[in-house]
Amino acid sequence: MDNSSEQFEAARASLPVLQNNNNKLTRSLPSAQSLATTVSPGVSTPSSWRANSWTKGTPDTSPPSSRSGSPDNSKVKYSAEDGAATELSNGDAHVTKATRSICFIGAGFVGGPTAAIIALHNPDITVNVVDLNEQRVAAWNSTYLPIHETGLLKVVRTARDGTLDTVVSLPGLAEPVELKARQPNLVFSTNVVPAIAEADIIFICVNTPTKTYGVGAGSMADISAIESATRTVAQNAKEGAIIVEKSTVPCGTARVIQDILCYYRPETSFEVLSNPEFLAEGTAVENLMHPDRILIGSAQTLTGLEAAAALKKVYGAWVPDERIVTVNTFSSELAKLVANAVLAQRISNMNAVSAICEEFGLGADVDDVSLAIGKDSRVGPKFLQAGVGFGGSCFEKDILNLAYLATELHLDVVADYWLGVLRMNEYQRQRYSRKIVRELNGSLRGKKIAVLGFAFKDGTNDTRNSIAVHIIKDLAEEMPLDITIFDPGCASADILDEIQKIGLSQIQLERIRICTGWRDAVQDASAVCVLTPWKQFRGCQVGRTTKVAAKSAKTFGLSVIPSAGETITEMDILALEDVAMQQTGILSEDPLGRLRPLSPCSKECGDGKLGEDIEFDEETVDWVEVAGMMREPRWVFDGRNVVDLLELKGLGFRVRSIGKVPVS
Ligand SMILES: NC(=O)c1ccc[n+]([C@@H]2O[C@H](COP(=O)([O-])OP(=O)(O)OC[C@H]3O[C@@H](n4cnc5c(N)ncnc54)[C@H](O)[C@@H]3O)[C@@H](O)[C@H]2O)c1
Ligand SMILES: O=c1ccn([C@@H]2O[C@H](COP(=O)(O)OP(=O)(O)O[C@H]3O[C@H](CO)[C@@H](O)[C@H](O)[C@H]3O)[C@@H](O)[C@H]2O)c(=O)[nH]1
Repeated sequence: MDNSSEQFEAARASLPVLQNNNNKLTRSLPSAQSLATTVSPGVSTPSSWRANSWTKGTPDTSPPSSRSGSPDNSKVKYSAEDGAATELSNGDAHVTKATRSICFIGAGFVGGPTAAIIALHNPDITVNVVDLNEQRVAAWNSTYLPIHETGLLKVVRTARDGTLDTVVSLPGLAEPVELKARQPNLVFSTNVVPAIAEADIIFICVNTPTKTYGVGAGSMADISAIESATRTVAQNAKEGAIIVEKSTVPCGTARVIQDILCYYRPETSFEVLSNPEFLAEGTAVENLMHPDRILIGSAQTLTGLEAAAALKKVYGAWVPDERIVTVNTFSSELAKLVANAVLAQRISNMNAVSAICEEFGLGADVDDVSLAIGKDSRVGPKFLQAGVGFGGSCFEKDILNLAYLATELHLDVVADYWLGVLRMNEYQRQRYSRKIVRELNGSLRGKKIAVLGFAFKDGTNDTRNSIAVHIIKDLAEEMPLDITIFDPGCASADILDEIQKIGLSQIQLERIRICTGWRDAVQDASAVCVLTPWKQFRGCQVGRTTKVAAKSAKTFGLSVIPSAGETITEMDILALEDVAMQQTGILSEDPLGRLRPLSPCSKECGDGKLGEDIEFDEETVDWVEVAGMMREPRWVFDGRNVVDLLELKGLGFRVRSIGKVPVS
């Protein structure tokens, strides 16, 4: 056994032996209104576990697909309909499988939260999340997760650390409710090989950035991490393991994965599914808990459909059947790219309209236009918010990916159509930067510019591909005295990393300063640029809420409490927690006292940016105070239309918003 296998076995040994008793709760519960809560954590009852298995009752006869270059392509053909491999021969395997173990390769923004939610709802399945990045894994194992998502720490603590036996006594209950201890079933590690080897289902969740070199630089997706992960899968996965593309990939990547699998394991059968992720950062837990849809693409063969059914069962633990959509593999891959392109297009539509509103000068307001058209049920209100442009790690990359596909297919008009969405985005950003320079009399020399908001959206600490970084570059080229940046959610080190990538000169870099509070940022500034729609910037006093409690109420809601005798699920427990909080009026992350105490964070938490506390700064910007701190004539360039125009006008600011009549 090599070193990593030993570490893996040690981590696995710390997990409990699973038993097959259903985690059932027999009790009667009164209505939410009649409850008041007292809870007794730590009361010992025997731990129990549910078994959840799926059966492949039909012969598993599908040989690996292959194409030229693969060692054995004699037994395989491709279906004209979906391009997936179908079997021709070798129909002797008859396998009965139970999903006991899932492996996620890539503990990033998608892999970590998705694995945690799957583990939460499938306590009988061990979910191993592996990554090559030791620091990131250490952070996932600490009290300070590497990404900030509302509600995520609690989900991770529940699945990763397990819970205590708890007896909940509620006035009105015929008898106390026993919540049996939950055993840990979520493991983060760097032990890639053993986790793959034991998995029944393997999710590939690695990064797929736009290529920055060679053929297709600046437009094609770089799938080298997918290839690398697939090679490790091919060499180590057990026979019959289902491989799931969770990353966003170019259409046709399932075939690349099949080829690699077939090259390394020509005699072994693997199904490759497409299961793209639609979560948005900042709302990941909410999106994963209540997805609009789960999309599963598979080969339209018996074994392909069986694999899709197995994956569907995993999601079925909490997602209603009608929300799980099954299609063929390549429709699924393409749908992910198109989903992002269409969302981004809606934003570009309104950004284009905002330019008309600003130049028109008669008072047409882009927000009014959005409101009016969004009321049409055929259009809907979402993703019509004009602003300084969309950022983030997905929209631009995925539109480039889609356009590249069209170009490769010699569909230049189609490629150009989608690239127009990106051109509009860039135009909007440049329009904003130029407006700042123009309004400040054509020069920023000797002036301090304050940037409020660096993250590409509010509610996240992700600094990748933020619009702010491009605007900071535009402004830095004007050689201002100082550019100060404040973001209530992003770590200073992450902001600095991004700024260092944009090719500024040393002298330009020296004039940029990252501040830890808004006061420091705006002191003596000639202009304030609002680039992220954080609620803290809105200009009205947003009450300071307990983050945990706000999350519980919003994220999980008060779902139906199960009837006596039904199996209690994590969703039911979340509903119970809401009841407890509503009845006691005490907002808590752990109102039933189930969670195990957190271990003090040691240096294993990571000594760099991943381990630092990334809780958001909740302090609201006080525009009255800002007015007293800025230099006349107090410019505010609101790139997200978040400030209260009339309030700021009353305070003597000159405000420029997106798609609105200028104020003063
Ligand atoms: N971020 C989002 O909101 C989002 C939403 C939907 C889909 N996606 C897609 O999901 C994919 C992952 O995105 P992300 O934001 O989670 O990326 P990320 O960069 O946060 O995480 C990817 C992780 O994969 C790890 N990794 C790379 N190669 C590996 C290997 N061979 N073995 C083990 N680990 C490896 C990296 O170390 C990294 O931690 C991308 O294709 C992205 O387009 C992202
Ligand atoms: O009306 C709007 C809505 C969003 N944005 C901007 O658009 C960008 C992207 O926002 P959002 O889509 O909310 O966040 P992402 O995390 O990038 O999520 C997108 O990209 C993910 C990765 O593929 C997908 O999974 C999600 O479904 C998709 O919404 C941000 O800069 C927002 O400020 C606007 O300007 N106007």
